[in-house]
Amino acid sequence: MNLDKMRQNNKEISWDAIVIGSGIGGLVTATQLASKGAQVLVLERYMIPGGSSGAFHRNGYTFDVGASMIFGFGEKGYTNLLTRALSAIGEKCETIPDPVQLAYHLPGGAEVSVSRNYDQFISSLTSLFPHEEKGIKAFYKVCWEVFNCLDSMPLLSIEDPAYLAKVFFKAPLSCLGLARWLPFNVGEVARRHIKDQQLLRFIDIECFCWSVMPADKTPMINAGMVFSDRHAGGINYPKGGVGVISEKLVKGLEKNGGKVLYKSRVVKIILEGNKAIGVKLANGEQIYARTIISNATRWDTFGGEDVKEPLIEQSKTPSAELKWRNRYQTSPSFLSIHLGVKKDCIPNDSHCHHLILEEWDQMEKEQGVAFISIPTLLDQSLAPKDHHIIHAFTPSSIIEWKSLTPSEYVAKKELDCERLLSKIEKVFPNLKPSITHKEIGTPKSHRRFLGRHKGSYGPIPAMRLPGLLPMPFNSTAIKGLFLVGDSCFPGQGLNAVAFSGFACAHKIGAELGINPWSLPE
Ligand SMILES: NC(=O)c1ccc[n+]([C@@H]2O[C@H](COP(=O)([O-])OP(=O)(O)OC[C@H]3O[C@@H](n4cnc5c(N)ncnc54)[C@H](O)[C@@H]3O)[C@@H](O)[C@H]2O)c1
Ligand SMILES: CC(C)=CCC/C(C)=C/C=C/C(C)=C/C=C/C(C)=C/C=C/C=C(C)/C=C/C=C(C)/C=C/C=C(\C)CCC=C(C)C
Repeated sequence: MNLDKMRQNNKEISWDAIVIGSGIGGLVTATQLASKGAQVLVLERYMIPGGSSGAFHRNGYTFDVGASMIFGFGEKGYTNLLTRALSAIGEKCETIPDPVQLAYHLPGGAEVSVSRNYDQFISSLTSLFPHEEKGIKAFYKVCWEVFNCLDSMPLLSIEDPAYLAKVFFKAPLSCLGLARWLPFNVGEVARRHIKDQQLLRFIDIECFCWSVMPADKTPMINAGMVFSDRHAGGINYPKGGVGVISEKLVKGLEKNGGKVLYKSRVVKIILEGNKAIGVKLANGEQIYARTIISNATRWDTFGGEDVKEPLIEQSKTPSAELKWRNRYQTSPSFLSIHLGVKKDCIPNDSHCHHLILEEWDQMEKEQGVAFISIPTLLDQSLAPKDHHIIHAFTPSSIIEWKSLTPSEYVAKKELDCERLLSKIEKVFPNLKPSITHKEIGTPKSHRRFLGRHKGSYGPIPAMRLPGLLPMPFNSTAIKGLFLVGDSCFPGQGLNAVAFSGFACAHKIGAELGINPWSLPE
């Protein structure tokens, strides 16, 4: 039955899909479905779209909420998922290529810059570890093998048997290649090729800076993607700030008949038996749809870790979710500072992204690693004339911010911010006197503004798991209810949640019978 016929038969249901949350995962699902003719409503609790990839404006500055190092804007292949998501709804982001993904400032004064140019990166790393030249090349070669598999096939839902059959027919070796690496983590692959303990520590921090886990807990498929795409499609910053991506997705959604309602917090997913049929908003309104998609985290959707009021009633929690909670835990959140600074404190030839680690044993500790992003080095339009933006953040757990009186909370914010600023001054001396604007966000701010349980960056393994194998896809044990975003395969990252959006929309499209027969070019 086509969608129009289904709609005529059921007058009460005006939407084919309701998406809870307008993060990149939610918006990619929404736009993909809308581009295939589905009627889609997105309900966002906040005033602006984008979630962790949103932006906010203050005193002439445009600050990125979270995401700032953007993968997925390449021109070629199939892994350029942000380019593809926008183009499906007739939109495009103008982007600025970043010549260096990241400058590492490591213990003992070691400095490594990850150039967009692969050979340049390999030669700078081998100059530090000349005795490991062979191992370095062999390890990153495996990463390319994984990436080349991903980049040679249309990326849709592996839950759909029809897609699996078609993609296997189109790219059998790539499918087998991916199937081979699915159960592996980076650590075991790195140790096959590299013996030097310092270099293995470097591979740990290479993983930690995007997965917040050391190599032994970071899935190999994701590493293949990150460690190669930074040299293939490259890191590209969207002109006007990261918030532009979600603004354009919303524009394209609306052009395709979809709608976003802001300040619309969903408090319950309405079930009929074991089927999701609608949602209830904080203002009491109920809206019904054929499919419900939650872009809220798994904990906010299904509960666990003492979430008081998850979207699904506790008594209806599927047993698969209980198993998931034993395997995965919340990653820390962040302490983040958004600064406006006078231009002179940042040399013009500085790199945009930096990571500072002072002692190796600090890597996984509270506020152990400092991340710095200076997007105005790429796009000056984000700050007033003669000024830069600095967004600095460091992992921090909400538990550190609990049970404080209001004045203790304010004092801790200032103290921890000072400590972070002093770390940054090791790379950019005289920063403090150059500050013209300062905002401090804590794990509590992330929880409040992003609606994320504990303000977390997403799920991380609670134990050593076999790569991506145990990570759930988009379907849930509740009929008509799907999840999208970083609580789903393949986890954190804008490109990763964009993949989860493509997969989710494809799986739903297969059930609604609206997917085109042939795979995308
Ligand atoms: N690259 C970086 O520097 C960086 C930094 C931080 C985050 N990130 C990435 O951002 C990605 C997050 O994307 P995502 O799509 O999973 O989700 P998200 O958390 O960005 O978005 C979820 C959205 O759902 C909304 N929401 C939550 N509960 C709701 C409810 N009950 N009712 C209505 N709306 C609700 C939130 O307000 C938010 O807008 C992650 O992959 C993360 O890795 C990247
Ligand atoms: C048939 C047969 C035989 C078989 C089958 C198999 C298959 C087909 C399979 C498949 C698979 C797949 C498709 C997969 C996919 C995957 C993907 C897409 C992945 C992706 C990923 C991505 C990622 C991970 C990304 C990430 C990134 C990030 C997170 C970033 C971050 C950053 C940060 C935080 C920043 C830092 C900063 C400074 C320093 C400032």
